Amino acid sequence: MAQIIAGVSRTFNEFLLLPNRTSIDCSPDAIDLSTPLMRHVVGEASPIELRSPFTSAIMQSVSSPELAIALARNGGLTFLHHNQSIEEQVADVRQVKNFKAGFVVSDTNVRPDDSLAELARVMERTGHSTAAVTHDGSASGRLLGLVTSRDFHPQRHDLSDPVSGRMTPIENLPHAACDLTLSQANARLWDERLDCLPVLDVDGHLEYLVFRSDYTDNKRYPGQLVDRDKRLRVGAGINTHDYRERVPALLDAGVDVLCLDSSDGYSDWQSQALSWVKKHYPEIPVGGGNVVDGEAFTFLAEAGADFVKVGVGGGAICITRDQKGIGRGQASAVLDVVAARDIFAERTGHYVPVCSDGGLVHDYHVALALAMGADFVMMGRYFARFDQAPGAKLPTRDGFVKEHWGEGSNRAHNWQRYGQGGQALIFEEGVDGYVPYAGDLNEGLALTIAKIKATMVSCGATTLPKFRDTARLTLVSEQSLQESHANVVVRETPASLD
Ligand SMILES: NC(=O)c1ccc[n+]([C@@H]2O[C@H](COP(=O)([O-])OP(=O)(O)OC[C@H]3O[C@@H](n4cnc5c(N)ncnc54)[C@H](O)[C@@H]3O)[C@@H](O)[C@H]2O)c1
Repeated sequence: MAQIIAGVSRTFNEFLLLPNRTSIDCSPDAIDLSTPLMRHVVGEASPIELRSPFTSAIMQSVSSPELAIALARNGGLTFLHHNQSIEEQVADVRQVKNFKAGFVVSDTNVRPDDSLAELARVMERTGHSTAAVTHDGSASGRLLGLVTSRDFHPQRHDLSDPVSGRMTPIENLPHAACDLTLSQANARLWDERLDCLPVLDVDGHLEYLVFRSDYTDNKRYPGQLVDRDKRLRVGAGINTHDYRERVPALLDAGVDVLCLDSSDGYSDWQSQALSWVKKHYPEIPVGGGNVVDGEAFTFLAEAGADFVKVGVGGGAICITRDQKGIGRGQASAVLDVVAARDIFAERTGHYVPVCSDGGLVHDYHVALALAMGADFVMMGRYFARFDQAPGAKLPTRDGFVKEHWGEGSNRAHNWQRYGQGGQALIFEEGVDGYVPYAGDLNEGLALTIAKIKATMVSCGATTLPKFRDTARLTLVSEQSLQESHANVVVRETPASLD
């Protein structure tokens, strides 16, 4: 006989947080939004931590390389969508990994005996005016000097002369060891009035260049999410169909994290794919999902998932609940899965982070998801509204909108599901629509973060673990929801991007 589980399926809109006692040192500046991204031993740090608890949805209208760069610079992570060929997704990963976040792998390199004419050609090709002179002309050769476009001029110098005659040799060149931080590098650039600081390994081989001209840019993003080589981190969505070919190609391109993407992750397809990735590439973190209850969480955690994504049918463009009658209110789903995560951690000693995906309509819903125990959130509609998202920006009578469509919609041409068998889409699980345009991601996300920090201050928590451990939530009635809204004729709507 069918089982009816206890309790009602609830959404974030049905909850509010009660303020806790706020101490004097609990201020927005003191708040740390870092959070674990992947499985780790209880009591130890996660090998990868997000600096802010945001990831962008694995969707064509959301997760482009441009959005990935902007989000990683703000401490979050994008999962580049897999609804494209392996080659196209690999190119997207490379675009993000090649983006310079302060420490630049030199792309303008010459040998000391190369001619000035050759140097000029290399500079013209890359568009850069500083070249590293290395023993073998590679980006990681032994550094012998630096030469810039200011060091030679075609009318003053014989272009057949060797570069070595015009370079600043390493003996006269301030340089640094590779263990310095970006802020230490920037301090040296300013203190020593340098334009460029080469960073070398112990054997004198070039690792990076740090440029003064990048300073303002890097100062703007103190919480960037970077890998050991100081490159921005990026994730990629994968599916349970072509992972044997897709995963190695993505790894080769330098992807940091993978996530299986399915409307229903409680399947043997997912456990097979997880086992395969873990067996062949144990070093790469891979998430599973989506699920809506503790039983499915435990299934994926036992199959090796490094994090589990929660949410079926709550996305803004999703009509899975209407079409198939499956899903669960996002708040109930998160609460159930989080409880299973904590039981799993107690039983196995492994903490498997939980991502709340979908159902986040207002900024404060993010705070609720985190208070309910989600380690981080994933959002589609939210990010689709920004300049950096790939959807077209279209004028309307009242301003602008951006295109946003679901991966289960006809427009998505979800080839991994429907292209392979030559079948048509029998019914849609997503719609094709528009979202209000919201400008630049940096500004929009800063506003959302300011609101979340303000909520945490009211709840007396400066870290996310403390926030969830001490959160007191209350259910709201229809009547009390009415009471929440302004009850006058509003002169000006407060700034809000949700
Ligand atoms: N989160 C949501 O609520 C939601 C809802 C609808 C759609 N979506 C999105 O739509 C996209 C497609 O999701 P989906 O669940 O339809 O795709 P899917 O590829 O996971 O599943 C499609 C169908 O293929 C089957 N299948 C999976 N692997 C297989 C394999 N190796 N061989 C044969 N059959 C296999 C599945 O059981 C399912 O019937 C995803 O991007 C997903 O995130 C999300």
